[in-house]
Amino acid sequence: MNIVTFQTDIIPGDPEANRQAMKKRFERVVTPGDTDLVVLPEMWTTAYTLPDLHTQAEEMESRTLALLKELAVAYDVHIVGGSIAVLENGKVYNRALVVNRTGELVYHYDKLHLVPMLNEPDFLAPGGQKVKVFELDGVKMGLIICFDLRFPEIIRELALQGAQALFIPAEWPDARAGHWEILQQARAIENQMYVISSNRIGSYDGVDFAGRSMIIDPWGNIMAKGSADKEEFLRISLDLENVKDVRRRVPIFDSRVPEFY
Ligand SMILES: O=C(O)CCC(=O)C(=O)O
Repeated sequence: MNIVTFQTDIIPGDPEANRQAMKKRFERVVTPGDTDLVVLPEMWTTAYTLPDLHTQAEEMESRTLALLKELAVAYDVHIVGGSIAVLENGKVYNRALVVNRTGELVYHYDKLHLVPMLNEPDFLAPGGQKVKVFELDGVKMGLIICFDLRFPEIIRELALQGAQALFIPAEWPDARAGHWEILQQARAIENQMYVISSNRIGSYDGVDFAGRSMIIDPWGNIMAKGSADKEEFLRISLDLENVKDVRRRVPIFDSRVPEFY
């Protein structure tokens, strides 16, 4: 499975400009037939314009969802479409969208853990559904958003449901870049799965973002890593046999004793 993960800057509060920029990235980077799945960052249509999100957020049947479906079909790729601000019943959610190569929305996920350090709980509503894996090309996969990475229990639950790869759209700040890298490697090692992240670069409202998007294999090796401050993309071919192999070599899932935890 050939994966491309985008590391991008985001134009604050201008969804249309960000959609156009994303279209151009697809034109430059993705060729039908050479890529199976593309990953985008967190809140990539607006950035963290929290106080203005109630006006910038889109309804679920949005122009952004329409664009993701159009790109998926045009480029014959699955898209883990990062997250966008979605307005539903008067509340704004930080919602991730997954569209398959036939242009069908196969999964959405509302960020569960809202970030106190960024006052997210004052502006966003948390997700209220149990996390689930989704399936693309017969492979079970999981998705979390940024701060969720600090909660190993959500990722373990996805692993127990059979996830072999975990996607992490993010806007992780540079001030905690060390945590970003180590936690991703830890989650890959402890759950013996691929971890693929898409983090933004640039700055907004006094916060510098870390970049350093990553692709980590189920052994914890870093297969690809973005720079701290440049727009770029990482391209890697995932070998899902590797997940089985690591789980055979170190069979942690058979050694768990959850009745004592
Ligand atoms: O946990 C962190 O340090 C950063 C989290 C974050 O920035 C986010 O979830 O958007």
